[in-house]
Amino acid sequence: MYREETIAAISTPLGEGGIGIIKISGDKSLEILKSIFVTKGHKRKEDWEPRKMVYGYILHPQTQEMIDEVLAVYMKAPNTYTKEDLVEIHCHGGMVPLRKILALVLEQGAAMAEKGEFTKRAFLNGRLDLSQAEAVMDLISAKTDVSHDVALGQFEGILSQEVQGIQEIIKDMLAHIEVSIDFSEEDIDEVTMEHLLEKSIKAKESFETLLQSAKTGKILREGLVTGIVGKTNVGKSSLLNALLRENRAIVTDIPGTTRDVIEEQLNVRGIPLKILDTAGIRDTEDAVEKIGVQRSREIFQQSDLVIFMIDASKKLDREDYDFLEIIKDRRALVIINKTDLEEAIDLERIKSIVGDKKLIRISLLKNKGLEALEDALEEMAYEGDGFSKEQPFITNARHQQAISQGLMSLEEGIKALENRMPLDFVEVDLKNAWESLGEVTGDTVSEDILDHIFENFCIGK
Ligand SMILES: Nc1nc2c(c(=O)[nH]1)N(C=O)[C@@H](CNc1ccc(C(=O)N[C@@H](CCC(=O)O)C(=O)O)cc1)CN2
Ligand SMILES: Nc1nc2c(ncn2[C@@H]2O[C@H](COP(=O)(O)OP(=O)(O)OP(=O)(O)O)[C@@H](O)[C@H]2O)c(=O)[nH]1
Ligand SMILES: [Mg+2]
Repeated sequence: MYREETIAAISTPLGEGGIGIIKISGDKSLEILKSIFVTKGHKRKEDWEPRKMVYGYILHPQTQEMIDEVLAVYMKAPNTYTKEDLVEIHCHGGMVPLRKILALVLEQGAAMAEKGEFTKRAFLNGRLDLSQAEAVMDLISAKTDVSHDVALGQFEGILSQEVQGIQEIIKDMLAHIEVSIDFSEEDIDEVTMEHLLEKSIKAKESFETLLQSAKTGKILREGLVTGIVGKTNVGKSSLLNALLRENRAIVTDIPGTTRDVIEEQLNVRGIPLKILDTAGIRDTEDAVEKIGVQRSREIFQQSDLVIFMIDASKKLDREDYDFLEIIKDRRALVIINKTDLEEAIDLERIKSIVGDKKLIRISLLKNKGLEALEDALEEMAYEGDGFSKEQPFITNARHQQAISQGLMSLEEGIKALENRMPLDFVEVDLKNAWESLGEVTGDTVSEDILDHIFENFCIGK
């Protein structure tokens, strides 16, 4: 699980940038730096004061070829990101200098770092717990302010604290059980029983509140996949453009303009949306359009949120009503566009199917109703729960799985208690619940899972 080698990687994106950073972590970091670095006067440097940037050049140790002008810094264990000796070389940010310097560092005995290996070491050396380490990646991939806030909260340990809070309650129950098992062979007394039941209810409530946050949490981390679907020419691409505030998709008055799916990232009041504009649904003989329509139907099925758009000036057909029937039980909005034209839809009938709440009337031509639409999108994302920075959120499936498993074990324990089963049974369930929670913080997680988590990190993190 923990290799002893000194590791190295390029920590900045590969491309052209102002500067680029090569990171080295492990016992040999400083030795490697010394072997390839010279000062302004082309002198080798032996005395490295920790955390002080030094100006100089990287030279090839054999050929003395100059590779780049750099700033280098040495940080001394354990006060570093990985808690190991650590070196950073800040060079010019191009592919060539970065790759050349990394190659030199590897030649001098470092091993290529695996994805996330620096952060994995920070975790294994106890600087971060697992959910905090995972949040590091979420900080990098956050697409909106709100997603970033959630990642930051997790990074600061809000989720870990909540999980540890539940673990504390369970530990307290386990302590009570230990005592009862030790001191009496008979039935457990009523006071202990009461106490255990009371505690277990408290734990269960905490579990449930936490699990409720998972839906919103997933959206905040991954974005809400939002498909705009409807008949041709209703204004779907116009809506995409209006939300993006740019002319991304082609808009014409010819039905069948959009033929493929157009995907864009969007930030609506801090909520990340992955928005998909689709080909209008109609019967068509055109082979290309046919495939597009098929895709639209798939997107209708698969989106987290469906925006079903209709044209106020056209009567709805059978299929539109079929869509409305499906939508009424889903996370969806029905947008009535072109309200500037004379209305031909049967508004009352539409209302009777989907209700008032999901209906929004807009006119993209007249720029009317977009505000209400954004309100509705926000409402849909949070499902009325709102969002606060201080609140713990479950943002990934692994945590959700572990915490649900924990709740299931707790419920087994409660059942056993209520049925006056021997306390050993209850004890086993509670221990299981405690262990499941430990998977979130990393106390009880397996090596495979660890490897899997860090594989999803970037190189150099
Ligand atoms: N140049 C550079 N910038 C960077 C990073 C980096 O690794 N290098 N970071 C990489 O993610 C982030 C900063 N994260 C860091 C986290 C911990 C330590 C660190 O040295 N921690 C020590 C000492 C803390 C202290 O001085 O109090 C420790 O925790 O013991 C450094 C950077 C963002 N900016
Ligand atoms: N009167 C009126 N016309 C609109 C409105 N919104 C869009 N349109 C027009 O409707 C036509 C079709 O708009 P698009 O956005 O291309 O419609 P679409 O649903 O993407 O069409 P397809 O890609 O063919 O399925 C264009 O001529 C738009 O200018 C509106 O609110 N009122
Ligand atoms: Mg279109």
